[in-house]
Amino acid sequence: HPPWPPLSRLPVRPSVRPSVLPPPLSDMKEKNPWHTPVTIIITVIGVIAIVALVTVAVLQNKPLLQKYKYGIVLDAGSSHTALYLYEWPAEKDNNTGRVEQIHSCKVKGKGISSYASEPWKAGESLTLCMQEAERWVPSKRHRETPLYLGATAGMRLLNMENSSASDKVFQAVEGALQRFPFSYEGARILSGQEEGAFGWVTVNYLDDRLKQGLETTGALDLGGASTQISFVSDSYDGSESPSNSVTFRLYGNDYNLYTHSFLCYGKDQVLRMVLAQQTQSGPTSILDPCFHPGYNVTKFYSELYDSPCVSDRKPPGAPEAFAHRGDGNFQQCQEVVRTVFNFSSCRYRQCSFNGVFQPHLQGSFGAFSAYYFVMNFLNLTDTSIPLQAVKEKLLQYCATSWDQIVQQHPGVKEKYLAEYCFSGTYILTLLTEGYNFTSENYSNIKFIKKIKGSDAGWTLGYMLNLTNMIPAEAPDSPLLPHAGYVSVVTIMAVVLFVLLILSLRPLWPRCSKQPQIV
Ligand SMILES: O=P(O)(O)OP(=O)(O)OP(=O)(O)OC[C@H]1O[C@@H](n2cnc3c(O)ncnc32)[C@H](O)[C@@H]1O
Ligand SMILES: [Ca+2]
Repeated sequence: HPPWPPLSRLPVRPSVRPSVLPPPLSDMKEKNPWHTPVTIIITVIGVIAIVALVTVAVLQNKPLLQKYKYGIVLDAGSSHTALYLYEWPAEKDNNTGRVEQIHSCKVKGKGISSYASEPWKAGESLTLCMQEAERWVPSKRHRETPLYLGATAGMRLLNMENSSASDKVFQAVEGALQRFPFSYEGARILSGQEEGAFGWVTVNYLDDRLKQGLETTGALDLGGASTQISFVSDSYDGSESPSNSVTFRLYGNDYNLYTHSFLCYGKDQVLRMVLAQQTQSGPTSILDPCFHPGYNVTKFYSELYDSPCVSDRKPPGAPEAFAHRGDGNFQQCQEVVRTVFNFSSCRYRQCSFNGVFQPHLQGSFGAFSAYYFVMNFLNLTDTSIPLQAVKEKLLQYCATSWDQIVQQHPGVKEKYLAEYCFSGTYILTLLTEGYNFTSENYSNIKFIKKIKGSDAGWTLGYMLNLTNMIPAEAPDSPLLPHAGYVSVVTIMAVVLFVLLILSLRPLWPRCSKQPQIV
């Protein structure tokens, strides 16, 4: 660039003719005051300083090349096991980095608690999903990737029934998992409180409610063998029924969570209780209002009563089997389902059922797992429809003949298909009569499967907790984003340079023949 003329030479109004014309160009060249050694040196040093300052400032604070970390959680549920693989930016573990589920794998076969009599099969069942995880995680990262297995209600029940069998299942599972190159961090049974609380953490973490200190969402989880309800209520400080209280300090906010897990109130165990209710006298055939007309399947007493949730109710002298026949009557089904809840006593201000304390329902709720599978199948995930319409839909669905149901849903597993009338009725009864949702607050429930690509469930919350990924205090965040920082540094450097040049004005060589502006 040609050197700038001194500021005073700039014509203010170019339309006005100067009374004294500037000297010829050749003269100007000779006398250009910028061409003195001092100003040239200052200019060069200044330019180098600016370039150096901006370069160092920008490079030093450039976000480093993004690397990722991984974590694996196996959810050993009562009905099946699923593997979840999570990924997050390595540099940002515990502040701005978001943990995302990048893969999940459903283990073939039943839950690990079903392998009580052949424990080695429980370990073997996990192999395929673990090999998938091995392919998903870059091999460089295998050794540092934590691997957790958490078992829920199925193993809780097996442990109650036969603790040595549950120990053997864990040994088999541990042996199988340790053969993989990950950092194995243990397999254990989660308590009901942990299961409920981590489900709540997952939902609120994924919704970004914790970091922003927003009002939280409650969590409703319906499994095969247990069900959890967790929410924050202003009317609950943990003093009443402290066993339902879990406290957290997350991102600088304190949470006092109410949580309860009802063992045996997952949908498979409730079905057993409902069937036990109908086979009290040991009949050879029952007409079940929760199953479709025309449904007729032989069931064995020994299998039905093979669970601590019903084992003490097995009718003495019952035959080997009974014909389980459907009658398709929603109202009668709801009556039988009601018998599994005990509303007779409550030693607290208020209870849900079975004498369990529950504070006032507050805020919105995310309902996942079987809540979602069932309500999605029944086209009932829209909770803005009135409760009465939900009942009518179930009434009509339950009354549909089994033949027709099978015909209308050719791709659906028959075991699932047979149970949607019962499950829908149970969900509605649990929500409205068990937890006391009303037609006013039913619409606060959202039936969800995933939030921003990650499954709703306890696994993510469990991993975030064990890896200390949610800090108790709010992280210090940089005042400016990177782009803003670069702009500020550049502008300030230019301003400083201009000021420096101006401050050196006394050193500027004088120019005697400055044009006069009239
Ligand atoms: O939490 P726990 O009680 O240990 O059980 P789980 O983890 O195995 O339970 P899930 O949420 O995986 O499933 C809950 C129930 O939903 C059933 N289920 C899973 N997928 C389903 C689908 O697509 N339709 C209907 N039912 C389904 C499953 O068999 C269980 O009875
Ligand atoms: Ca579960």
